[in-house]
Amino acid sequence: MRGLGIDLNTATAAVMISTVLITCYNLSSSTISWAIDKYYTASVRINSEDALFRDFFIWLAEEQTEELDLSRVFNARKTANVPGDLDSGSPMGEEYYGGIGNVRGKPIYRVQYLPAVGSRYYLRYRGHKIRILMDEVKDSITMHRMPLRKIIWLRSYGRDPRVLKELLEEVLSKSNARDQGKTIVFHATMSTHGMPPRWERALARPNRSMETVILDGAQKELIIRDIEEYILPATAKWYANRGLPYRRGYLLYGPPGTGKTSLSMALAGHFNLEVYALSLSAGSLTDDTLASLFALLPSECIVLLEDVDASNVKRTADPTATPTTDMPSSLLNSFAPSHTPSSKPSVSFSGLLNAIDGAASREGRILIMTTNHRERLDPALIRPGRVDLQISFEYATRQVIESLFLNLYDVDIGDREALRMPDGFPPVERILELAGEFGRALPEGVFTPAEIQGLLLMHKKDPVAAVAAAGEWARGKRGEKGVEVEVQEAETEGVEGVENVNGVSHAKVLWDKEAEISR
Ligand SMILES: Nc1ncnc2c1ncn2[C@@H]1O[C@H](COP(=O)(O)OP(=O)(O)OP(=O)(O)O)[C@@H](O)[C@H]1O
Repeated sequence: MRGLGIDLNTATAAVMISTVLITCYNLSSSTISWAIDKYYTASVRINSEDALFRDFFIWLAEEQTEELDLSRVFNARKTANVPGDLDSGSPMGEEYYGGIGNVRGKPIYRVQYLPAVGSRYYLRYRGHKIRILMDEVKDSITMHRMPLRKIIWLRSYGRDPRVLKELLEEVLSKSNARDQGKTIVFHATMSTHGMPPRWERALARPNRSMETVILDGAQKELIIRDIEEYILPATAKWYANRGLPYRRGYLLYGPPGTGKTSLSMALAGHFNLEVYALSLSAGSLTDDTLASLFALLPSECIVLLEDVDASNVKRTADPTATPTTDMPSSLLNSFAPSHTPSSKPSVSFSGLLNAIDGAASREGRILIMTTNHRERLDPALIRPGRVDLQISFEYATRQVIESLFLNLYDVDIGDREALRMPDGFPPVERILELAGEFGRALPEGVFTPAEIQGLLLMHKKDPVAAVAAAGEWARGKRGEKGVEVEVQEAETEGVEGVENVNGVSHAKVLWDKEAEISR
């Protein structure tokens, strides 16, 4: 060292001092950043189970693309933007109403970039720098069996959390605006990988107008008035004062395709309520899952229990069995797969009743049960208190047939532009006449509204053609339904047919009144 002209002592001292300085620098910078994080930032955490998680992602993906500094690691996904679509590009994979390409044409795809788990990102929001950290954590209590759950940390600099609150308020108001005029449907997700059962947002449908659900008589008004009364704040108080559970239940029953689901959805839109839909035939549904799902319901919503008589779940009461409890025998009936009557039932009848009105069941909700076979239901399930109003759905009467026609072609309801109605589309007065002709061309009490709607949709731009096709269509259905239908060319007895529509003479339909319609 001496030969190099460097004093060994000086060199050693220099190395030591440098080491100390570097260590101090490292320590102080990590201490400073720790101190900044601890004392000079505000943070908010959003869990993936919370609806805000989804809303934040949509907001980020749709509104903040310019402001988000996606460093080097990020997620990319192909997303569809269907013009005028609902939650297009939803990062949570929400379904499209009507299906992509179904009615709206080919979607336009683009790449969407989103934060990846474990990486930090920065966003400029109203002049503030916000750090976004996507992370995965385990629930500490049940760590051994819980899967990783995602969380988002948002952090702003400065002790005031106001900017984070403003950001989340904006996220929420954008989400509310997106959902405006839509009916949100949640589906049950059963326990998977140790995750508890939960409700997951599945669809956002444009509200269905009550006018488009066509029912005979005053049934529609009856249920609307009943719900109107039920949701009044004074009604909740009234129930509480009398010690009554604040719940309301409806049973909609009738053949498939007569409008039970349509009415439920229209009611949800009319009263601005979310729909929580569940099918009792869902494979992994158990008493516990059902109870948990009912306990997770918000206080004001519609619970739609469809097909409560579902074909693969059936009461398997053994008439010879001796009840081992003092419960009514009907409560001991259980639901079990019909093809394996001896197999363990997934949801017992008492489990179902408990979920519906047990102690843990939410108050304030509206329960709508639908069935195609009311006669198969246990009276205990539909007794007053569980079911307060029953609405019968029938095969279409003349009035319903005419209303379905008017609903489709009435220019006040229909969207002439959307359907690109051809020039020369009949005026409203003529549509009214055609509705009468259509109503007379089809027999009453034979076809479901869904079937008639199917016929009308084949001629959605041409009401005259729909009337002209009605007789032939009805005859074609004869085989399917086992209904006796005679189509005659001349004036004859029976239901008056369609004649001279658009200058063409059409067949007349005579329904054999004797023929019993098999239902
Ligand atoms: N009463 C009705 N008024 C208007 N449209 C109806 C009516 N009934 C059925 N439809 C039409 O038929 C289709 C099927 O109706 P929906 O699903 O409501 O029937 P459903 O009775 O719930 O059938 P399922 O018992 O099979 O569930 C929908 O497109 C709906 O618009």
